[in-house]
Amino acid sequence: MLDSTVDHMRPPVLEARALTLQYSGGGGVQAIDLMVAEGERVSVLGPSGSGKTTLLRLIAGLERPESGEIWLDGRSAIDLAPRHRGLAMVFQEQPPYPHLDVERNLGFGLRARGRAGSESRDRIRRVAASLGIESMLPRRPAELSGGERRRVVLGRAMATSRRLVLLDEPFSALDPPLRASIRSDLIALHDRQGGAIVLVTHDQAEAMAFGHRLAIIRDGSLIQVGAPAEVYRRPAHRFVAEFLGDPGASVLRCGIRVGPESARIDGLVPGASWAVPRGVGWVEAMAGRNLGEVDLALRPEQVVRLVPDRSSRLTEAPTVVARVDRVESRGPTRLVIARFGQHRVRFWTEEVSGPDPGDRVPIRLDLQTACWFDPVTGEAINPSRDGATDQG
Ligand SMILES: Nc1ncnc2c1ncn2[C@@H]1O[C@H](COP(=O)(O)OP(=O)(O)OP(=O)(O)O)[C@@H](O)[C@H]1O
Repeated sequence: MLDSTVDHMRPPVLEARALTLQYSGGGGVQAIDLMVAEGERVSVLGPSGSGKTTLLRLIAGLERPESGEIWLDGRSAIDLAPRHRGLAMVFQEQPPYPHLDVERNLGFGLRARGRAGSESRDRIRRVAASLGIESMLPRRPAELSGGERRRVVLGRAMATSRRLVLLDEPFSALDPPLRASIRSDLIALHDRQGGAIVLVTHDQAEAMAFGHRLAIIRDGSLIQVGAPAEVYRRPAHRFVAEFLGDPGASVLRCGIRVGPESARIDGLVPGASWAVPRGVGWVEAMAGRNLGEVDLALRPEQVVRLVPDRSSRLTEAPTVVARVDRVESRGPTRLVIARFGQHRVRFWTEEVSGPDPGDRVPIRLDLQTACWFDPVTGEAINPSRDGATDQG
């Protein structure tokens, strides 16, 4: 698992080591290592059933792992009951306590931990002000909107723990503008307050906007952890390339022959083989691996429709003629789904009219920034990790 971006300078709030829990019917998590530092937010992303909630429940102490360790602020927490772990968790659609006013809701966790008095009251007021619910402190949840109720539940978690807050799909029932507004208030509060937050979400844009790092989980295993831009640009595994992004990358299987002078990519450009000189980073990374085939992942922005006024800026990259299958509107841009040879690619167009289904359009494949994967293991063939010069 690739994690090049852990900040070793800040003390870890949470360290999960080789955390494993297998449910008898399948599912669970395997050998998860995750470190979250002071001041950090980590977003956990993965398909449904991949083990995201299980991971949070293990950290919270609501499930006991079969093996592995959990360290909180440098102390082993594996034998601690949930209420002694000093953390707070918010579940999907968890309501505030209906019989308590907002102030008591916010202070509930503090009181449960025997913390009352003026310091707690100050903390409640600060959290309420940060989340825009200060004027609602005397109200009951029944007198609040859905968004305000969410703010109360999140505020309670933030008031309860200044060390670690675990959030499981906390914004999922809200409409996009409200989600964004509560999310940015929560980020501002966390930046002021410190501690660490782990967020589980299905919303990729939200995960990227919220987390300093993304943790991508599949079938109970962490596949990659890193800064959002790093994970997007340099996926460690073909799964990450296809999963991350809206839409994700298209994967094109090609043949490869690396010779002394050049590498030949077969089956990419229909009826031709594409030659790339030796010395280019990704070619060198493939040399010596004895791969007969390779998977090329192309994000929509790495496929460029060629229009006459752009042709003068062409670089040396494969150009092909693709046939348009479908065009989807995405507000200011449109997504074109097109085929050439055995491949299907997606790319953006900002043109208001055309192309239309059935049109044949020339496109350029930007191999300079594309990613390559071992077709058997799915792992990235990464020039820098393989020690080759990164020219390509
Ligand atoms: N208590 C349990 N007993 C048995 N199996 C469970 C239990 N909890 C979860 N599972 C199984 O473990 C797998 C992971 O579940 P989990 O809820 O962690 O996934 P998730 O990634 O949070 O999914 P979603 O995004 O749909 O909420 C699933 O296959 C689920 O059916």
